[in-house]
Amino acid sequence: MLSVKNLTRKFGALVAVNNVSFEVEQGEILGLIGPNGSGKSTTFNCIAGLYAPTSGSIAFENGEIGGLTSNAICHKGIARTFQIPRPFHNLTLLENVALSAYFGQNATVTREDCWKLAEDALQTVGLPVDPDATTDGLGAASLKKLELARALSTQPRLLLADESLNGLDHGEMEQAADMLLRIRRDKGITIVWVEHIMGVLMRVVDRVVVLDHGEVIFRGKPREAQSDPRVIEVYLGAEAA
Ligand SMILES: Nc1ncnc2c1ncn2[C@@H]1O[C@H](COP(=O)(O)OP(=O)(O)OP(=O)(O)O)[C@@H](O)[C@H]1O
Repeated sequence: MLSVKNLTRKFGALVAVNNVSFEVEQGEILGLIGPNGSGKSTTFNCIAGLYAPTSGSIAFENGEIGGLTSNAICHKGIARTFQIPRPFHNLTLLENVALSAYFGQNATVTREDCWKLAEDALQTVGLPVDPDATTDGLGAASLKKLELARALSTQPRLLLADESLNGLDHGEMEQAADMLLRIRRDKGITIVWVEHIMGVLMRVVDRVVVLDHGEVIFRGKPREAQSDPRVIEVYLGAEAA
């Protein structure tokens, strides 16, 4: 479904992502992991259109998307969440999500469609559909749910979830992981999940790609990653220390 080939992204002299290649299969949940500064966000941002690749290709459903703008990429069926949710606090929850539904897709959607899509997305993530509900007093877990609802309202076929567990307690993390499983099961959405909290991620993902210093050091099953010497050295070892 998504094919990243020899992706390189430089910032001046710094090579943040170096010749990275991996595939995402339709229907899977792929974990993209690695220590701080390993290039996860940069890879993610190249796929989502925030950064243009310096070189290499990114193909989605067989069409090249590398270098397209983020709204063009969203219109093609890829939605993303952001690490730090930034909703419009002067709008209701429903309005926040309806706005994403309106601007986030290529198909001609009526205002009425957008309200329905927003209600459905809020229901999926477990936030109130009540038209008067606001962002006031939403905690970290609910703000992340809102972020997810905004992405889902664009009816993506591929969801890029960026470090969605930061700031959550253990119970909330487990719930968030279960929600991604449910979204895949009920909506058939393929997911790439960039995450630091490895324990929960490993339970949910079908495969992982591990980055270190901008390069892929492992691709495979989570169980195999946990016993791979290089992964243990660069990531699990650091986490266990
Ligand atoms: N806009 C930028 N300008 C300059 N350097 C950048 C920029 N974005 C990232 N980098 C650098 O690129 C490298 C990879 O960063 P990146 O954020 O992709 O890693 P990461 O694995 O997502 O890290 P983290 O887990 O801390 O978010 C780092 O050395 C970082 O400082």
